[in-house]
Amino acid sequence: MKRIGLFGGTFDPPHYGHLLMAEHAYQQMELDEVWFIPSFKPPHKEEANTTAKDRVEMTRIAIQDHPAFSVHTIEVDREEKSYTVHTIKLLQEQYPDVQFYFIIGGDMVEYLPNWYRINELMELVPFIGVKRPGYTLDSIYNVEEVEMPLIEISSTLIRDRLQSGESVRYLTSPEVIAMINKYQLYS
Ligand SMILES: Nc1ncnc2c1ncn2[C@@H]1O[C@H](COP(=O)(O)OP(=O)(O)OP(=O)(O)O)[C@@H](O)[C@H]1O
Ligand SMILES: O=C(O)c1ccc[n+]([C@@H]2O[C@H](COP(=O)([O-])O)[C@@H](O)[C@H]2O)c1
Repeated sequence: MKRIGLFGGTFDPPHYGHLLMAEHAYQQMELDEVWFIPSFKPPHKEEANTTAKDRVEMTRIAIQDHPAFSVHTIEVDREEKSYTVHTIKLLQEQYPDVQFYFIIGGDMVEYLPNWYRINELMELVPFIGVKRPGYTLDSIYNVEEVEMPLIEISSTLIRDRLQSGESVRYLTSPEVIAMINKYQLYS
């Protein structure tokens, strides 16, 4: 049975923290593939700063050199608030022969009690958690830990730096930075 890691996010923009997470989960969980799933509207935070189309494109660009990574537009195509329980159900219907895992960072592990239909979701799919500075992976829920060097990069940091005219070099890939600059996405 194929083992596929699902990595949902706002990706506004994608950054090296995301890529490191995906790579460490891919290696340590012996996944066959990782699917990046940009949300249409994130369930628990303000609307994104860029369009879903731009976030999909930035995510594609960010992962383009990895043979086992791809972008899945299932949430963007639905054009509604992106609840993970709906996404998982749809994917499990479409791909009955795949074992899915859902990859999240420490902030999302702490937030799990607030997720929509969380008990049902926990029965549907195993969760993989990655440490994030300032957050713990301790949870009342069963979350399998993947080791990764702590990385204090966030999309917020990148947006803030761009808005104040500071460099974002080495926080995300040169290709993503080129797209941000070309379309002036955050200024
Ligand atoms: N540096 C990081 N270390 C560990 N996990 C991370 C890191 N950055 C993002 N994640 C995780 O990646 C997933 C998608 O995150 P998201 O796209 O919201 O990025 P973000 O950097 O948290 O964005 P923002 O700053 O806009 O809130 C979430 O599960 C989040 O916990
Ligand atoms: O389904 C929920 O209630 C839920 C609540 C918070 C986050 N999520 C998912 O967790 C992933 C990371 O969220 P975010 O907002 O940090 O990009 C993304 O795929 C979200 O759809 C899902």
